Amino acid sequence: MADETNEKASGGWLAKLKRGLAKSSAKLSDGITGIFTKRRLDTASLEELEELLIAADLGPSVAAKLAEALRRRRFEKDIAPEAVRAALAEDIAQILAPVARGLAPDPAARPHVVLVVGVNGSGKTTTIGKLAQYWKTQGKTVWLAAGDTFRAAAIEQLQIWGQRAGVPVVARESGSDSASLAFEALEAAKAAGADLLLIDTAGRLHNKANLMAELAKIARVLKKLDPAAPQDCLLVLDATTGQNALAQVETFRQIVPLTGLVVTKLDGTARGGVVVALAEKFGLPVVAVGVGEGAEDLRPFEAAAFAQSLVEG
Ligand SMILES: Nc1nc2c(ncn2[C@@H]2O[C@H](COP(=O)(O)OP(=O)(O)OP(=O)(O)O)[C@@H](O)[C@H]2O)c(=O)[nH]1
Repeated sequence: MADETNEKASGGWLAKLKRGLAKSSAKLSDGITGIFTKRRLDTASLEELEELLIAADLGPSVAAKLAEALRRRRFEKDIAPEAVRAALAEDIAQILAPVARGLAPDPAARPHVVLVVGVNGSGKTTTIGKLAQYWKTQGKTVWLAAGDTFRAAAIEQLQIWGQRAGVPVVARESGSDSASLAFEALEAAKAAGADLLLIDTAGRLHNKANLMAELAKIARVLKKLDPAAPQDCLLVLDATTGQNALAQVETFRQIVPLTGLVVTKLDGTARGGVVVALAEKFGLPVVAVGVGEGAEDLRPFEAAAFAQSLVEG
């Protein structure tokens, strides 16, 4: 019965993922059809494929690798677009497999503290709400901390997500010190024996020094209560920014030790290929992807499902 429910749930998610990646996969799939209909796999068609992959935000390095892998297998042979799509899906899944870590809190940590960082509007608050909901359905007890004290709307938004998911939210008025709020939240979550504490943060990147000081202070203060906290530091990236997401990883990993990435808003863009570029460039775990604004629109990342949905739709 449990298996049946899981199967139903994952089938539902796969359909959602495919729908979410439809813009990206249409671009890739139609492009491949355009290049390889009644064509051989030769230098010219491979160059066009490489350009298509770059235009779809997989990045020049991944594009060159994928084209080379295809050349080695099928050079100077006739090849149908379906075969190109299948080969690419397989090779992309191999690039993604090492970063597909999924979402598993450390059972020894009580709570497992997740610091969520990212630029304004990347989807941090929404992602925390979705993660809370996801983990709640996995039977975990979750606490939230409204650490983005810079923006009153972010605090309210997190409170709404907390109510929706039925999980406690530790919040103060805007302008409060986010590190002391994080401390208070960890104390409360510890006392309650919670499995997870998710901490929202502000993302004012225009002042890197301030941001760095604030995030460092939060981490330092958490360590007073648990030297291993935060167990995770997730960077939330908006897929619609395309290659700019790579620059954001560079910036944030100088500020905090990142343990994983969450890529959001894949549903609104044809730039889903950026997930592959991120995986290849940084090797950081892609913990989850977001394909919509609803609570059910974020799930643990799976390499093969993502690769197939990206290329074959
Ligand atoms: N379509 C779509 N929209 C999303 C997704 N994730 C987040 N959003 C929307 O993106 C907008 C910004 O999300 P927030 O969660 O407020 O972003 P934030 O990073 O917390 O922003 P600040 O609070 O300003 O730091 C909201 O309107 C969300 O509903 C997604 O996967 N798909």
